[in-house]
Amino acid sequence: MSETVCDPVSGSGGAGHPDRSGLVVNEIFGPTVQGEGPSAGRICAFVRLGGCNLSCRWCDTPYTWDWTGIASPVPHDPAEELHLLAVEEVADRIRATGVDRVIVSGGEPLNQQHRLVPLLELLSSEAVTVEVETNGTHEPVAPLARLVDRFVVSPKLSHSGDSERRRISAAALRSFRELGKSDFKFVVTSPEDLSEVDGIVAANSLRPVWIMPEGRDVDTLVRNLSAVADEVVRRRWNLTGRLHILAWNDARGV
Ligand SMILES: Nc1nc2[nH]cc(C(=O)O)c2c(=O)[nH]1
Ligand code: SF4
Ligand SMILES: [Mg+2]
Repeated sequence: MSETVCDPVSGSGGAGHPDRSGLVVNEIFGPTVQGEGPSAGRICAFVRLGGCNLSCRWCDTPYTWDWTGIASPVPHDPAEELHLLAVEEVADRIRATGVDRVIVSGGEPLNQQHRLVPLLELLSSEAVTVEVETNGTHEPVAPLARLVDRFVVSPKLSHSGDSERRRISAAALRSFRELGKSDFKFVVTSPEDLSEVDGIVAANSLRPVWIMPEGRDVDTLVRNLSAVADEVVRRRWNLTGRLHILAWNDARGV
């Protein structure tokens, strides 16, 4: 399985490997509801891809990339977590959920954006709305951008622990902005984080802006939501919770 780990983990966006087939998948699940952001509450299926080019210390899906224990108490095992699946199989499993919206998340799904195009081509003849959750560090290639209905772009703040050079790409953010079908969602823990969001939003002319409290358990989520709500409203931004945490805590596969 050596091929399964090299491309998505390298963080290259798969740019050098446009001919590789299949997707490096962590999990496929649904039906569930989209828990976050502009489509919160909508019935959907999830495809969670493996690998990430960042290493946020509060990451809620470390099992997609953390093989050394950076963001988790125990390292995860890539042999258990990563599965190279043919795009036909992925499409079949999405169809089996019987829903008309698919969320492609990760990890960082654009680490393997060339591999993703054939899946979205397969789904394009069906009435399936495709949303992609991305950290916004890879510029989307044209065929991907064409096939995706909405990008939910989540640039990371300094509290993620990664350097600004790794987590913010002005060129990629410009690409997403210019597509005109991107929402920008920031994970925050305090009102001070909103000042950092102010800077990124202004420097890159981002909108619409969504603020989401960090929290992998109900108490932390509600505490952080209460801490930022007034300041989000004062800025005329959008605010989202995390329905899947409220409904199912931090369970996997929901
Ligand atoms: N229900 C549900 N909604 C989500 N929205 C974004 C998720 C993610 O992990 O990217 C997620 C997730 O894991 N579950
Ligand atoms: S960008 Fe997303 S998947 Fe990657 S480490 Fe950060 S929170 Fe986790
Ligand atoms: Mg999640």
